[in-house]
Amino acid sequence: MRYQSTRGQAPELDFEGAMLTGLARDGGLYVPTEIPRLDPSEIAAMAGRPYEEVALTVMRPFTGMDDARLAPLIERAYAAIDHPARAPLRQLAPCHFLLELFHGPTLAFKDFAMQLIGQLFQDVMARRGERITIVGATSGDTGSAAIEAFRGLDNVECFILFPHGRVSDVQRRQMTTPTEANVHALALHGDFDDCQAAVKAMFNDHPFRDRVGLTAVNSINWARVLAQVVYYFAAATALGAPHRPVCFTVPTGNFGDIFAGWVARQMGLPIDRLVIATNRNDILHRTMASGAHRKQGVAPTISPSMDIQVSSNFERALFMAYGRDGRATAQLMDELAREGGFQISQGAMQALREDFVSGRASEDETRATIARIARTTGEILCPHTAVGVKVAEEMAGEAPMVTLATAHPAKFPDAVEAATGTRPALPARMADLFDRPERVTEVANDVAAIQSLIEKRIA
Ligand SMILES: Cc1ncc(COP(=O)(O)O)c(C=O)c1O
Ligand SMILES: N[C@@H](CCOP(=O)(O)O)C(=O)O
Repeated sequence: MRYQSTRGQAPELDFEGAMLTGLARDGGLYVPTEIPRLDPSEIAAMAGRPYEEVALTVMRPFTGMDDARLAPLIERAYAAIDHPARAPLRQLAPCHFLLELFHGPTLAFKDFAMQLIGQLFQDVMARRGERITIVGATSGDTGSAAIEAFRGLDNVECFILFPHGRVSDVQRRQMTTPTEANVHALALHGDFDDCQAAVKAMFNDHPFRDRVGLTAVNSINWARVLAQVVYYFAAATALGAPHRPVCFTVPTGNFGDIFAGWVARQMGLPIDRLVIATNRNDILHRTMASGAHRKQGVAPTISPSMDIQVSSNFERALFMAYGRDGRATAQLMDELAREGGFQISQGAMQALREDFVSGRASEDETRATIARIARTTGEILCPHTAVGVKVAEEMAGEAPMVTLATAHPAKFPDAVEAATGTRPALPARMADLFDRPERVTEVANDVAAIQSLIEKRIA
């Protein structure tokens, strides 16, 4: 399997190369040159099988790794997910299900990919004997998941940039309380888009990236997206696929999770509707409505992990919608950087609208959804999941709808308590999170200064 950059100028790589490279050297994102299709009988055979087996079937053709190497890494990765089904389905209404993706060590869907990436990186580094420097950007969940996957490893330094004051207290403490010396939590004075722009700028500084051995754990990294494809198969086959189609609604920010759903559909999974659900940072919903992709400022919300305007993986979707035209994609990304937006061509918009529909939930609608679902079903939703549920309810049709429950409500206790009157408790293993000392460095939104801090720490 070969991987190409969405901007068409970087060299093609194999899976291991794409995973270690992260952002392509032309600034683009790696995607497979073709998406393998699974036979309907292979998909049908996934029903009722352990999650690890489904993962092996889905990921095998993308990695080029033999089963003897890949299977143990998958086993070790998902042993960290504290539920026998790994990603259980819970029925919310006759035709509406929640896919619970929050049983991992940091209580969000990021653990599914990050635990696996941790295993894949360790496997590669043990063979190559290399050191790496991870620099990640987070709006709250990627950071803690990455820290959990890489804390204490000898050959890894892990720097996580998060927007100062814009993540929940639980999210912040998950990043600032680990004691391992290779973990560095950096609170940036800015928003998530600033954090992500800083990470991409560091990748585009080639001498720097080569000097420090820079590696990506954001969904810049194709391996992140790939691992997220698996739970679409696990959920859909449990609900009757490939014999009947299934819809998914995905609380969306950086577009990695929903792009994984798109990949699952390309692989042959009968996904009827793939629904983008946004909070009031609704650039993707506005884009789907008008074809104009235009940034506005990031507004803080009660679903902070989705407070994103520059949605990194939308570049992958655009590349596909433009018929894998790297030059056109590079031009659009250049316009976004210079002018804050661009107009999508009619042909590409038609392709996007065939693949995705979208909806938006305001803050009041999100709060009201948490309260109503708690009252009527007893189910406590995190605010991101509530955005998804509200949008999913508007999209109800014949096929079963699955809303991705992307985080545990206890990560956002203030918002949940305000909506329901009940404060959700953290699992026992985290009960002392608020007693642990914090270790964090505040940084200005200044890429050169952050680079210099990173170089000093790894010296
Ligand atoms: C809890 C939660 N829900 C939804 C999202 C949005 O996912 P994505 O950025 O892959 O669109 C995120 C951030 O990634 C998140 O942490
Ligand atoms: N919502 C994310 C933002 C980063 O997304 P990623 O999928 O590119 O890592 C977060 O919680 O950090």
